[in-house]
Amino acid sequence: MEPSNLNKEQDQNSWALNAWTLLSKLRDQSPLIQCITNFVSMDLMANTLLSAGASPAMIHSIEEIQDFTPLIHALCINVGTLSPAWLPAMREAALVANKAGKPWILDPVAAGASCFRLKACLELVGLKPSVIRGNGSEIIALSKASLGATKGVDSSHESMDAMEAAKSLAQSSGAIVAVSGAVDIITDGHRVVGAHNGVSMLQKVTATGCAVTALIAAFVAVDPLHALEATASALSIFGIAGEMGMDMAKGPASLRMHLIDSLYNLDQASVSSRLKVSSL
Ligand SMILES: Nc1ncnc2c1ncn2[C@@H]1O[C@H](COP(=O)(O)OP(=O)(O)OP(=O)(O)O)[C@@H](O)[C@H]1O
Ligand SMILES: Cc1ncsc1CCO
Ligand SMILES: [Mg+2]
Repeated sequence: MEPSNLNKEQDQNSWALNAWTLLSKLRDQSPLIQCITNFVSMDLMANTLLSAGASPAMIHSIEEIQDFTPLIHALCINVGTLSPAWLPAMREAALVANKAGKPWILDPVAAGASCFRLKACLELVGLKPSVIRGNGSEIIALSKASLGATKGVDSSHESMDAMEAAKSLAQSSGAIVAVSGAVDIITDGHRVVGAHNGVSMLQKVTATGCAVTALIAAFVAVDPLHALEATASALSIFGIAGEMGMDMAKGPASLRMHLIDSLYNLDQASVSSRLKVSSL
């Protein structure tokens, strides 16, 4: 084998081993993940976290945050069905998580769809999330701080179109930025890696993006000091579960079911043989 191919294979093996180690840790430790999320995603997000081994809590009332948020292991904030009444709790939870030293992850759903949403997302970015995960259009809108081409919550961009936007947002915010798509891009503003697992049918199951953001929160909860690696691992594991689910599915509805079953049953052999991460 060429030396460069040998290096790539070693890289691949070490990414796969790391992803498996983090999933095993997650299953052992069962981190408590607080989710302040949209009404559409609540069920799939909670079931994704449970099947991966984490413990989800969809607790979003501002009255509960001072008591509850210091006890969590990570927080996921998703603005999907945002209204003004939800924003104070999102702010408060981010501040309490920061104070308690708990990582929090932002999903800026449809950030470029309205001024209200964009302003709210930019304010939340200013509250220092560890990771921001969006689709191409969302990351471009946030990075440029401008309303932009987005088909509501769906992307009108390929993830690769958002590479420079992701780097620039990572540099300006200090967060790890992940862009989902055919290739998921993960960057700290300097290093960029691509996670290649997944199937396009995932776009036909609503809230799979929201669910993978929560899974990122669970992976970061078990390895907070390596948020880039944890994020790439979560996206890879979710993508592999999607591929294995698709082998059994007949369409979006059965993919949803088989995705969750595959995540629950995922073993080391499947992670080692399927995981594909590369430097971009
Ligand atoms: N073309 C594709 N091929 C393979 N996997 C894909 C493709 N597009 C998206 N995915 C995967 O689907 C999942 C959801 O990503 P997507 O970009 O659709 O998120 P999203 O737009 O935020 O979704 P939602 O708002 O419905 O939660 C991710 O795991 C991503 O890797
Ligand atoms: C469809 C939809 N609308 C607001 S949030 C959401 C879930 C996918 O982002
Ligand atoms: Mg989304």
